[in-house]
Amino acid sequence: MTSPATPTAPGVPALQVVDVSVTFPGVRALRSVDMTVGAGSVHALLGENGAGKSTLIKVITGAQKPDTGSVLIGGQELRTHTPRAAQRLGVRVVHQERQIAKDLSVAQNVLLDDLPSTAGRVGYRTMVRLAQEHLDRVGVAVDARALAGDLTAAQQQLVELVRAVHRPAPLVVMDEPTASLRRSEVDVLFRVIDGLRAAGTSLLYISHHLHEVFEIVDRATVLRNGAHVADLAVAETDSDELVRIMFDRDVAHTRLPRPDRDHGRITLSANGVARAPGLRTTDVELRSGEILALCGAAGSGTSELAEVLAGAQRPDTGMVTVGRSRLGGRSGAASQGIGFVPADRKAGGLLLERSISENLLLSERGPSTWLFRPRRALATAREALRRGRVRADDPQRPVATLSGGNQQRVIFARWLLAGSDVLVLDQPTAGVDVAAKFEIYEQLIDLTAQGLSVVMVSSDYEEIACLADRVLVFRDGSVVAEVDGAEVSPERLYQLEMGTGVTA
Ligand SMILES: Nc1ncnc2c1ncn2[C@@H]1O[C@H](COP(=O)(O)OP(=O)(O)OP(=O)(O)O)[C@@H](O)[C@H]1O
Repeated sequence: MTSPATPTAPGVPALQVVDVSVTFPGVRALRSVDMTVGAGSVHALLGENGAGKSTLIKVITGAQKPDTGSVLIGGQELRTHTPRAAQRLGVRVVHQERQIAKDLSVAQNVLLDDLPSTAGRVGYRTMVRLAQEHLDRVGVAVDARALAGDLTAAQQQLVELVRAVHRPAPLVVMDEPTASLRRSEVDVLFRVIDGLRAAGTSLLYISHHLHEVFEIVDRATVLRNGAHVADLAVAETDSDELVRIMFDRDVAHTRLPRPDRDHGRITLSANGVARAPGLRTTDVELRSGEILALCGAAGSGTSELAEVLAGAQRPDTGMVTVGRSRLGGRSGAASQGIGFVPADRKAGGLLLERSISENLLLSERGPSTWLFRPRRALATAREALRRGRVRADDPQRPVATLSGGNQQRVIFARWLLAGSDVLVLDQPTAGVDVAAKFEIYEQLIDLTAQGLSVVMVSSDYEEIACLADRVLVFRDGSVVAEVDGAEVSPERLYQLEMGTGVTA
């Protein structure tokens, strides 16, 4: 790729954070944090759930005013703490929630920030040519004339990245950019990031995936309990050391021994279910004590099947059976013993303004009587928080005040409390730190030994290899392969994803 003008003057760091503190009611989220990101460097922000990573990102991108301290972008101080001011200094943000106009072309999306002036001055064909040049320069193989809504989720993210960097920028900030990307899509994203780094742009990103840190990152800053605890060159450390620094203790973070599980009666089955446009006619059977993984790109049918199995969406054809009865709608499914952890916890999982304890007790099977027994409810909530390892001092605070990973743990704790027979999980450990992730795995292994059945959509091959008894690989709305748990490995899943070694 040709290199744009060097975004930062030689020798000047892309970002300096000096003595930044932020306090929320009852929580010191950041304590005198210092951090430097060099020019042309890929930098990771690491730490357990609640360590303060998102808060620091918000300060850097102008979304949160610090109580004390300062932020310098390319040597210039951010004086007004607004996203617009940060953008003027050259901070570009690619948010986790896609900000794509699906009804517009890729070209219009790439040039979205310039549109009023560009549209006034140039015709559509020139705009397409300009956008295609930007896409090609950054190395994103997408046609500028395509409709953005027709792209995959991963391609939409890349288009946003091109929009962010189509003018030279010293710093691009991404919050967990690989969450829910499949491995081949991560490869493309990393190639693009590599090119940006070579052209002098720095990237700062939050990650809970250590193997990715070792692939792409130059330096890492670790936060613990709101404080900066380490700054390391990734080439000079290893995952054991990073994990020890993050959690201040040794933490299991490699594959667990695979237990031999006996699978009992059929607990959940789908016969001939289809739902336009994403899911073609599919049959599935799940047995008690079994963990079934659904593996495939976004839009391949995995999440669509999970929603149908959880009663969150009605199939156009076919039928889902729980035990011996037909599955009811969403609330019916809960009373039939099915717990659902959706991919989008904000849309489908949590009532953000309600308290943590209300969110936990919400799904208790049968009519809720908690209203009339508030003390008992609170004690139950506290116990569920302890078992679900949610870091929350006060269950009566709104769930919105928890960090992202702790919100995910609340949803999980809710279904454990409800005593579900079947759990349908869509990206169950997205945003969850590595220690909590392995605690969740241990809980799932224990519960399946007691007869729980699990259907799990995951884009984390290590997770699938660690847990699944059986894997259904999806492409274009249909199952294209079925793999036995004993034969599951990240490498094999990668081959199947790429379409090499498909056996069914
Ligand atoms: N709006 C808020 N009100 C009150 N407390 C908050 C608010 N936002 C964050 N916090 C608290 O600040 C602390 C840091 O949260 P933050 O979201 O920055 O953590 P994080 O490292 O990004 O975690 P995660 O990995 O789970 O996303 C947590 O204790 C969190 O509960």
